[in-house]
Amino acid sequence: MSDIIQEDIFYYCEEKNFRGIESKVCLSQLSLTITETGSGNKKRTINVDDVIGCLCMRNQDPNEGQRNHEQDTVSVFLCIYFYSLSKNFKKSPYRKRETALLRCHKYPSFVENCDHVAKWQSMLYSLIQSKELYPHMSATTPNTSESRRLLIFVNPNSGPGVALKTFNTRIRSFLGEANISYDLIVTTHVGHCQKIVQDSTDLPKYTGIVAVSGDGLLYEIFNGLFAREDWATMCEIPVGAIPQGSGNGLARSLAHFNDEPYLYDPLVVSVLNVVKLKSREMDLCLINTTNFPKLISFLSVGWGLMADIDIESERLRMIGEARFTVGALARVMRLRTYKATISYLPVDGNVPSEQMAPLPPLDEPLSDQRWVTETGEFVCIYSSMVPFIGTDLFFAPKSVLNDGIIWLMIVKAPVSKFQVTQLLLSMDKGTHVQLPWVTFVPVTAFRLIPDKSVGPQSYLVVDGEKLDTQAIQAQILPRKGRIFMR
Ligand SMILES: Nc1ncnc2c1ncn2[C@@H]1O[C@H](COP(=O)(O)OP(=O)(O)OP(=O)(O)O)[C@@H](O)[C@H]1O
Repeated sequence: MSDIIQEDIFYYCEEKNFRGIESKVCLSQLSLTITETGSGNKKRTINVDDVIGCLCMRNQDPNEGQRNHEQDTVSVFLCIYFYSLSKNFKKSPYRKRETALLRCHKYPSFVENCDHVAKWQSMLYSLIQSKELYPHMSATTPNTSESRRLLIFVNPNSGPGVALKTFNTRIRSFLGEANISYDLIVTTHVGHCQKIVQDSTDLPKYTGIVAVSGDGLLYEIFNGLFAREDWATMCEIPVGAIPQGSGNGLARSLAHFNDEPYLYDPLVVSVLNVVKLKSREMDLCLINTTNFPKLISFLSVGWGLMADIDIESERLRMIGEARFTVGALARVMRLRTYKATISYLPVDGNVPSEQMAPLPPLDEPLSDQRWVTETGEFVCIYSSMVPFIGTDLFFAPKSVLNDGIIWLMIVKAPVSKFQVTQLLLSMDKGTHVQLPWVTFVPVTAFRLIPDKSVGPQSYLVVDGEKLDTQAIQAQILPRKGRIFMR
């Protein structure tokens, strides 16, 4: 058991019993334990990691719940909000919202009790929320709850189109319970978020930027940051992913790293990642294409089969992530192959910890002898830096957030429709990497040059965003981004 930081007598209130049961409350780095002092000695333990916030309050209605007692005007309540891991009847875990209400009646006056509970509150906050001052924030930024402010973008058209409603009905209350202030921007058009992130002079004052959307708005945030003159410091601003789109690969991957029950309620586990205000470094990728000299990718680059499925199924956005399944069926029936040259720099035990030298321009040859090159007909070329590229697409099982690796999959023709179906079906378990007709390699950079014969019916996809087919190269930027993850 970790050392006790603070302990006191409170009255633990259940249901409408606002007098509560006398209990000893102990706070340590890891847990808050509430033990009844009476004969029962009943004990409740709350993991500090599950707590998102707490409020000081007084009983609004002195008649309510106290009919048999003298009116209590001096007690102050500490209400703790937490999301514990529970099991449902099928025994799969899920996060459940709970509250613990503690009445303080230590002192004879309301003001003294208020001060006392406020001390508990600030002690709890110092444990449950990160106090980090990120490098993008000036050293003089006061680190108080008022100074911790998020910039939140909501794409009302993400996925099934309920992101704004979800923000108002669910996410707002999380932020209130966690005592986090924010500025909200509802995006109105493509590029809206990117432009604000790119141009805002206020950005350094925010603790983080959050997207309530699919991966598309996250792409705009990372590219908006990258386009800023002060990117070298602003790349340190943590970004938060609250999934509402039809493609939510990053949010799904973050839950995977923490072994969180994402599928039961993606929103809860993702909001928890944000409201704790803890962040981690993540790899990004620098992309050059013929038409776009510099882009940032945080998720994936694809060409061929899977990119086509992604783009061709976009009109089915209203059905959420099921669009990928429908799109896959259609594309496998009309399987295409594409001529190209793919080159890659395999990881040979030397994963770069710092930024590697820039790649030569796309029209210059790759002189380094370590590059591997293949030319021919391909069904699919796809890469990612995170394990999940969609809720059920466990693309790179070994991927870690900041391993300095791009995981590259190459599927060369010929392969049968049956084999392609097997590839797509095995991706929900990540077993596609073992299929003999699939090349799956950890790399630090790659270059793809589509043959001139490839027509406009094929797409290049960067983080789910469509580009016309063109030459592209990518190189890892190890630990160049930051993401909210507890
Ligand atoms: N108000 C808006 N109307 C239409 N498009 C918007 C709006 N706001 C943002 N966008 C664009 O919508 C695109 C998709 O956004 P998002 O990722 O949130 O949803 P999605 O349903 O998951 O889509 P995708 O699967 O394409 O990523 C983004 O590229 C973004 O630029």
